[in-house]
Amino acid sequence: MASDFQSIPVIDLALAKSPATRPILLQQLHHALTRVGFLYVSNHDVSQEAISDLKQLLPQLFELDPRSKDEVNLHNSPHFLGYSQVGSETTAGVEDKREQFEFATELPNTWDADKPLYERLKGPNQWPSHDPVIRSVIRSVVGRYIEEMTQLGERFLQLVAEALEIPTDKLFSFLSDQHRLKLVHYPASESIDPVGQGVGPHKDSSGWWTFLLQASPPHVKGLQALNKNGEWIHVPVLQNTFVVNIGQAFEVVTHGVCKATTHRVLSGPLERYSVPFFQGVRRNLTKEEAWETLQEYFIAESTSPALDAGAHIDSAFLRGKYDTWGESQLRTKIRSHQDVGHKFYAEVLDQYVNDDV
Ligand SMILES: O=C(O)CCC(=O)C(=O)O
Ligand SMILES: [Fe+2]
Repeated sequence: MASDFQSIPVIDLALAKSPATRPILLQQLHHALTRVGFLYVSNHDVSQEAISDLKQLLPQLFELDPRSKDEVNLHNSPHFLGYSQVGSETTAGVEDKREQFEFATELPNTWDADKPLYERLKGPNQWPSHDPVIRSVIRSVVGRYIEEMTQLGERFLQLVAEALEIPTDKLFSFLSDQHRLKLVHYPASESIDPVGQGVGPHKDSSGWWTFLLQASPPHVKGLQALNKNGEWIHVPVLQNTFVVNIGQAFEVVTHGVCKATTHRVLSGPLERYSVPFFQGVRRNLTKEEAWETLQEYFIAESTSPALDAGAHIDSAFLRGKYDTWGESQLRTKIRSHQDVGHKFYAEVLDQYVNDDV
């Protein structure tokens, strides 16, 4: 069997700053995008302050009393923003052992009945705590972090366009106004079996690219990426880096040339914190547009030149019955959180929950 990646490449974004080193970076990035689908970025220019403030906030947030957490429960929000407790999510048919707060770019809810239902995914955050000081700290730390990550995402996308030799404006035309951030806590496993499922094997489906901060010290392990030989490769904590991985929509628009690599998190005897930032995809993006916009750049390299269905790409968006990215996202969210579906999306709940036959 041909050997596949055994470690995750580190891309030093400082190389982009000099015309002498930029081509080296682009070459390394091309390799990481087309052969691995997972990478680290260092010298990313996200401020130390934004990162350390967020890291400091994490334990405080998860130590809030259960009532304060429940007051911002995700089931209050038609935008699927808020707190979800351990056990509220399953991946690959097994319960995940993690709790999380989900936030997004702060935007008003502008949905009304004349607009597509998926426009209701956009809306304001639920900020925890009745204490006005704590609440305002959470809001400013998370808000600033989202802002800085939005900028990193755009800088990175510019480099991706250059590395893949595709027009930057076409790549940027897929972006949403709303990006999502999850603050995740994997509690220490109490079971005798030292290894459990933090989150099961998956490809990221909620965004375009994921920029992940592994917020625990380096001796806390857990994240693993799957190579083509079926080996789980550790993705250790590297200080001052973000882990970057490809989401399913990007695999679609690159015709499978850049693969969304499967990954998972094992829970263990130590608690772990992580913070994935999901760069958002425009909700009204249609399958046709996603498939056709960059076709000319990828068709020669694509593993299957047939245009008929993208059969080689494992994408619920492509395979599903719904034409827009927004609607397939709404379906995914409703299926994972049926209580929210029941409360806010009763008219489509049955259809979305029972449409896989
Ligand atoms: O916690 C991590 O390190 C990764 C989490 C993850 O893969 C996800 O939430 O999509
Ligand atoms: Fe993920």
